[in-house]
Amino acid sequence: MSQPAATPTGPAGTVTVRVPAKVNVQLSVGPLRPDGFHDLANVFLAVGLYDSVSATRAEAPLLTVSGPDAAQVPQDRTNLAARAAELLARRNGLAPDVHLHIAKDIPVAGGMAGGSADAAGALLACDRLWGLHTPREELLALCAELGSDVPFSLAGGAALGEGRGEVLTPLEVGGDFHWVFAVAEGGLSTPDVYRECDRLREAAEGGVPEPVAHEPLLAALRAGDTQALAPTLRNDLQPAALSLRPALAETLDTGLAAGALAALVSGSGPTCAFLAADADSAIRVAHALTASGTCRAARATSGPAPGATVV
Ligand SMILES: C[C@@](CO)(OP(=O)(O)O)[C@H](O)COP(=O)(O)OP(=O)(O)OC[C@H]1O[C@@H](n2ccc(N)nc2=O)[C@H](O)[C@@H]1O
Ligand SMILES: Nc1ncnc2c1ncn2[C@@H]1O[C@H](COP(=O)(O)OP(=O)(O)O)[C@@H](O)[C@H]1O
Repeated sequence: MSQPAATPTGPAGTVTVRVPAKVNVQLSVGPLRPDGFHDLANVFLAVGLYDSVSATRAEAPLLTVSGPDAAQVPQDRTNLAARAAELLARRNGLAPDVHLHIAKDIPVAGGMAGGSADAAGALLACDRLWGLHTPREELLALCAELGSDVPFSLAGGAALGEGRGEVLTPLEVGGDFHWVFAVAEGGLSTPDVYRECDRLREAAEGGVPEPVAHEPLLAALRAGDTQALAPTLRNDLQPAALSLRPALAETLDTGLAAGALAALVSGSGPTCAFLAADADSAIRVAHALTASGTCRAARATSGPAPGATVV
């Protein structure tokens, strides 16, 4: 019988996992469900902004965070990474005695799934640290218990998320897409944005269709065709994010005026995402956004990016 692969631990038995942020290239939101969630057709694309989560054996649970936005991240048991470690430990009859360190680069409360990334990263890091070898399907099920976006953070690449976003179908992507992310001052609360979406829809009094993935968008992803993808980008939460944060309209206009092929709010916002024709254009758009003062920072990167990876 073959032996399970050795756990790759670094100095002092530390396991480090790198996890990507995401942008929603399509976010179609169905009616409010009785359980407080919404059914989605959520086309996720992982992009090259990453958090790193390190897990080291400890006498008691400990969580630390570094990075410019560390002060905005909860450093107690409510942190999604701490909750992930606790869940995995409980399921395996272990004590969650681990020091988790998050090196944070994904904007906080920005609609880029940073907390979900940390949860997926902590789950994978602790699984390796504790030598559990949890099967992939079980890890994905644990991710779904932690949050709707967490399974995608583990998976990466591109995927269609149905149900509340946790039921994933991997999508084929034929090439790299270049993006710019305009990071806003302060975050937006995801439940607040969904509530605002419901409120705006009630006021509009139209029926809400069941969300379905848009075939031309999937075809553009498959072909790796940026020009074809640009007109298909769509986010049903954008009107709600703009209603709560009207200044984002100016950020979106600024990126378009600087040559972006398309602009949209990333998920629940307030980060704005810009699709660029190529890497050079992305850098030009990022410079224009930074110079405009309509955002706190602008980051150029590309996707798809790999999911949670032990480094
Ligand atoms: C909007 C999206 C788009 O990918 O992400 P963000 O832009 O916030 O990162 C997701 O739907 C966010 O997923 P996630 O942040 O994991 O949400 P959860 O913790 O599962 O749920 C937080 C709250 O958001 C609302 N929610 C979430 C998912 C969903 N399908 N319907 C909802 O109505 C509910 O009010 C829920 O209580
Ligand atoms: N590890 C974490 N990183 C960031 N935020 C976290 C984390 N754990 C819990 N949170 C909480 O989750 C909220 C949503 O943060 P985040 O996941 O970054 O944004 P979004 O849901 O918009 O993608 C934050 O306001 C914060 O209070």
